[in-house]
Amino acid sequence: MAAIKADPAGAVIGLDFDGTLAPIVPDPADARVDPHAASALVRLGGLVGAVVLVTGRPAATAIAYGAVPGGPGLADVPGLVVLGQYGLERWEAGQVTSPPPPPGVDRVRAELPGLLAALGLTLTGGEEPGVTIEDKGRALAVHTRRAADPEAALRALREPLAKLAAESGMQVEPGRLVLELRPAGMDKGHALSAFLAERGARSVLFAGDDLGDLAAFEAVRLSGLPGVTVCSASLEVAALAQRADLIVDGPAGVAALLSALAGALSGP
Ligand SMILES: O=P(O)(O)OC[C@H]1O[C@H](O[C@H]2O[C@H](CO)[C@@H](O)[C@H](O)[C@H]2O)[C@H](O)[C@@H](O)[C@@H]1O
Repeated sequence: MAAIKADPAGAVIGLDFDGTLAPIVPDPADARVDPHAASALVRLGGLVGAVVLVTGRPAATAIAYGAVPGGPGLADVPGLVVLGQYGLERWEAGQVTSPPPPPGVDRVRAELPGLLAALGLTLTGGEEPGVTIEDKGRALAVHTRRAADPEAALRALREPLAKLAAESGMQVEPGRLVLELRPAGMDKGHALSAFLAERGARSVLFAGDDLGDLAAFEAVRLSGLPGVTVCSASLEVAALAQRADLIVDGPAGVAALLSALAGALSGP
């Protein structure tokens, strides 16, 4: 933090979206950025070298869910870059660049409903309990948060989804009551490392809440830069807190930290 404050122009501020900038909610389509976090990032964007979101969401979805009615949203953060789908996509200045979907994604899309039915898991899109499929174009996530027994549903899914992923040339990404089948070969660590090199970063902060963020924490360490890893704490994930330099209380705590940093960098 001292390095960031001493040389803000050399600092990269990296952030995850769900559970870090946006509170966790039952339906992934309802997730929205914490307005205080968005305001703080709008201030920070003009003070540091770069603000970058590194997220499992499609980059355009993070921007859409980063909108704040009547206030500044993530799209208003000066110079913001969003590395979506674990770094496969990039949003910058309103433009998204992304590679074509991997060949295996069509097979996963076709087979998932039958696989869930064979396991006795009901799909839900509304108030009824059940599991949901989130189709992200180049990846599909199976969410169990709204199942009658979320942990049991997750356990039942692990092996069959690992088999389908292997047969489809995809990999399983575990997260908070979710298993995602996504293309292999990219993770948040690679994405953040490449961004730090691209920007010639001289210090780095990365905040996250979930297992997928561990790779970004590792990238902070491996960069050799003065860096700080921040855990947006929850009762659902313990592994991140064990490896973090700072632990804050969920997205509200992240927003408070970003706001304090923006205040410190703005001067008196
Ligand atoms: O890398 P992230 O930005 O943290 O995205 C990781 C996954 O987050 C989303 O799922 C999580 O948030 C949902 C909304 O709060 C919640 O309902 C779900 O239980 C969480 O796992 C998102 O839906 C996934 O696509 C992201 O990969």
